Amino acid sequence: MAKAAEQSPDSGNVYTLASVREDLVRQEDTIIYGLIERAKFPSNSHTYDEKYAQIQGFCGSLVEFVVKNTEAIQAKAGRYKNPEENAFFPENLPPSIVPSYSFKQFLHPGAASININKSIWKMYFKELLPLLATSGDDGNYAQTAANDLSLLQSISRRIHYGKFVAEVKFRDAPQDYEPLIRAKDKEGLMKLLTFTSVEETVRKRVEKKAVVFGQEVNLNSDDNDNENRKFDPSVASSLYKNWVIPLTKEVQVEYLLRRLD
Ligand SMILES: O=C(O)C(=O)C[C@]1(C(=O)O)C=C[C@@H](O)C=C1
Repeated sequence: MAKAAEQSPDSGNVYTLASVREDLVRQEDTIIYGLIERAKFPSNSHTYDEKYAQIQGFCGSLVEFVVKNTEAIQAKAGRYKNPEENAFFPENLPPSIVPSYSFKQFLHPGAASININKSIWKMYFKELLPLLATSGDDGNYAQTAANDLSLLQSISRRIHYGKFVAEVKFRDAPQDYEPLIRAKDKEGLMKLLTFTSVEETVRKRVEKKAVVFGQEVNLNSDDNDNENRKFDPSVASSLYKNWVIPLTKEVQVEYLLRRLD
């Protein structure tokens, strides 16, 4: 989601640690709104049940059907030309059929081989969804799957944005990173790229945004209605603490390990 000016081919090296962090802050909004949208529906377990779907000519659940087909359309429309985007089912995606924009080549080419969406998919359905969706079934399986995809994509974009964060950090201090990369020292790299106080700030801000964005706005009173929250704000903080931040760091380490290839 880098700004248009940053993406133009002749705009030079404009990613900085401050600018990538600004982008991560903006992505928090997208993720929190995605959580709110998914929480509108109950768990709707049929969406995920392969045996329920029985789609002619397709083997898999309704959510897989929606994700695979939507990704195919979006691939044709050029979505995956942007190095910030990573498909959940990258195998056999059709090529883009639209005029291509020339995205700035900021990342090392090794970045293209990093896609941890399988782990994100597993975390989403096994860990996050049970916390987020209340139990029940309202029949809105297609809408549920569409909201799942949109939220999955925003979480995936945030986590894979670690590639950009890592590239900026490497360019800022190659002398610190290079020996660790050559030694394949994952632990040392993890330590070097970690800023505990920044993580703390991210977690607190996400928690606050989740409370503010998720409240009912009431015109007839100064107090906003905290009884009828749109979702449990602690889900957003758990998501960031347990998965988003650790996986963003994992992407950074994977990226750095390939940086000198
Ligand atoms: O801001 C950074 O430096 C990042 O690498 C991003 C991030 C995060 O995921 O929010 C990850 C690792 C750091 O320890 C701090 C924050």
